[in-house]
Amino acid sequence: MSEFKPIRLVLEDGTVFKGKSFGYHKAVAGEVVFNTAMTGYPESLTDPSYEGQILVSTYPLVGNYGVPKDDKEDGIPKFFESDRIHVSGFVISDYSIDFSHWNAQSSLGEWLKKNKVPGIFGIDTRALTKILREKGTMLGKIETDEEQIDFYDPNKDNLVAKVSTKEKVTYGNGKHKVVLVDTGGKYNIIRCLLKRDTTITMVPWDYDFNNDDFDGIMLANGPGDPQMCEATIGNIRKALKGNKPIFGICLGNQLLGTAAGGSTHKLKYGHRAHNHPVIKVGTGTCYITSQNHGFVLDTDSLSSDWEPLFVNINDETNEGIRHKTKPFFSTQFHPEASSGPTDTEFLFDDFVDLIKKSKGEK
Ligand SMILES: NC(=O)CC[C@H](N)C(=O)O
Repeated sequence: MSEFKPIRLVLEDGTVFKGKSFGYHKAVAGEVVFNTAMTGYPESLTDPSYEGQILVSTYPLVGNYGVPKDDKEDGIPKFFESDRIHVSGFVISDYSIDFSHWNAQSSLGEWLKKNKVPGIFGIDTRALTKILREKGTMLGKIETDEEQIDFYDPNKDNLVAKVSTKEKVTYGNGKHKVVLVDTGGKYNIIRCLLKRDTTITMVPWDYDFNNDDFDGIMLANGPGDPQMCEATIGNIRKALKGNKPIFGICLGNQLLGTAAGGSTHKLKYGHRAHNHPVIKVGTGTCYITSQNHGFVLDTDSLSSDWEPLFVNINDETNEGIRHKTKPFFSTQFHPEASSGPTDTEFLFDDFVDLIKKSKGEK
């Protein structure tokens, strides 16, 4: 193992975890968060919602299925959630150098190196996660013997502006015209919409789409504190005066709720997992959902025009809202859920049904 240089994770509270470097050997600082999913590191690492964060995998064995090829379909990568790695660093317990999978092209370490992102293994991720659960998400930095840096709080920056598309991009050639507000959205949102006869116009986070020609509005996920997205919130507020269907996901739920007059706050250590149980309000139906968020909408802060749509069974936090009379709804979890579980993908059908209804087709 002498080929791996020493590298360490330093937490804001002074705790130091010594490990070995298997990615790009450099120092980075950010917010340290953990995800309990057992698979899906190519998807998680390319999820723009992780911008500015150092990701810890609680699942101990990582890298064994390598990293997929960068094949494209419909103008976007088939197996990744954006065009680059967004995590600032990746912290794991046991790195599997050997990998094997039908679509694997490179090792996880090679991919991290290519993207200039540090990886650190040999960490007691159980002990680390216990600290984050007890004390809450905290700032941290990965340091090398050669390079030491200061802590950095990504939530003070407008991360959405950093990751959003800079220009309008069109995908597909379907019947229903959807404007996708790109606050840092995952490509699987595009894939799920394209499967349902849509043409997507993806627009920058601060673009006022209200005078454009479209049938429905998709509000994407994205990084950082939702209150940083003032321009998006203003544009959504205008859209709420109309009747075009709106579907929001994750940051989209927080922005829709804020535009509707609600407030948000930061959770102690967030929801990052493949197995968050949510119940659909007014039914006995529970869904297992994929999640990646640190902030949450305060359901009680919404006006009487709105109602909760889903609630998290673990901690009773908001998991979605809907307007009582207009075709506006959103979820805090990820119905596009790449990588899985796909239990709530039917919500894309619900969105397209609302579009059809609003056009008088149903
Ligand atoms: N995945 C997301 O859209 C995350 C939303 C927001 N950045 C949060 O952490 O709560």
